[in-house]
Amino acid sequence: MLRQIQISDLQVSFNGEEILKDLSFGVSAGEMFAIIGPNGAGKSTLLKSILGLIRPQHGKITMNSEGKKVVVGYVPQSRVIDEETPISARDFVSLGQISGFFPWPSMRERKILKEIMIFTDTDRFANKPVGKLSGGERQRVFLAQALVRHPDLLLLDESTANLDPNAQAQMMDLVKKAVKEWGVTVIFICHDLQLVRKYADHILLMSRGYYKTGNEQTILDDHDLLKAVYQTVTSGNEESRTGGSVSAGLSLSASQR
Ligand SMILES: Nc1ncnc2c1ncn2[C@@H]1O[C@H](COP(=O)(O)OP(=O)(O)OP(=O)(O)O)[C@@H](O)[C@H]1O
Repeated sequence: MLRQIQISDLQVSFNGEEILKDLSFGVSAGEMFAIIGPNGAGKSTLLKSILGLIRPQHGKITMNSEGKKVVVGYVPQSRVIDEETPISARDFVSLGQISGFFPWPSMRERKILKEIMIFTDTDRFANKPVGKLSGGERQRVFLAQALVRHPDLLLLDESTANLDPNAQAQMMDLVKKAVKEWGVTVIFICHDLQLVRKYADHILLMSRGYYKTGNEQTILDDHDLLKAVYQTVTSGNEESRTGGSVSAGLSLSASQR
């Protein structure tokens, strides 16, 4: 069982450009932890580092799981599915299982698959080709695929983007249900601050070289902070991109917590 995730002094650069710099924070088991920040802040880079898809130049990502293997589910930011993809929603979800198609899923795996599809309300269109599903239905299928291995940790990269408000809430309610029923720990990237307010237990605000962890009150209610972080980046202020001071009279130091 996953107890805690600790990120310490993480540093990631691409072609000499520093994307993550001295980033440290912790996530407790069974919480919904949101990552917010402007485009290009390094949010996806952080998730990919946690997943092991990117190797940081420096720093450590530690998962305290009492020596047990940590199963991770991941829903990436974008996933292009051709409309003609000849695979049913059910088979697509089953690809998330250890055996996938080959060898043929065991009775136990089929039972779990059915349970997950009912849980995510994807069983209604289980036989439909995945390419023919609506955006909201597809997102549910992606989530079901990530959940079908009963992950200890679920990483969601803007999985509510492009959904209507009702579908967004349904998706997040589902994630919350997984947290409550199975104790999954969730780290989710989200640009919709209303959703973050409603669902996040803790929040990491990040903007090239500046990081702050907190909660609804200390991050979302701090309008000057949000204004400074978002406006400075959109106006292309180079100083803020290297972790210096930002506009609106705020001085943001690296790794401020
Ligand atoms: N593999 C890579 N090679 C080179 N640069 C990369 C690579 N991956 C990401 N970057 C760069 O790192 C920066 C951060 O990208 P990332 O996708 O992590 O940002 P983000 O905060 O998730 O942005 P968004 O909100 O737009 O999705 C960007 O400038 C991006 O171009």
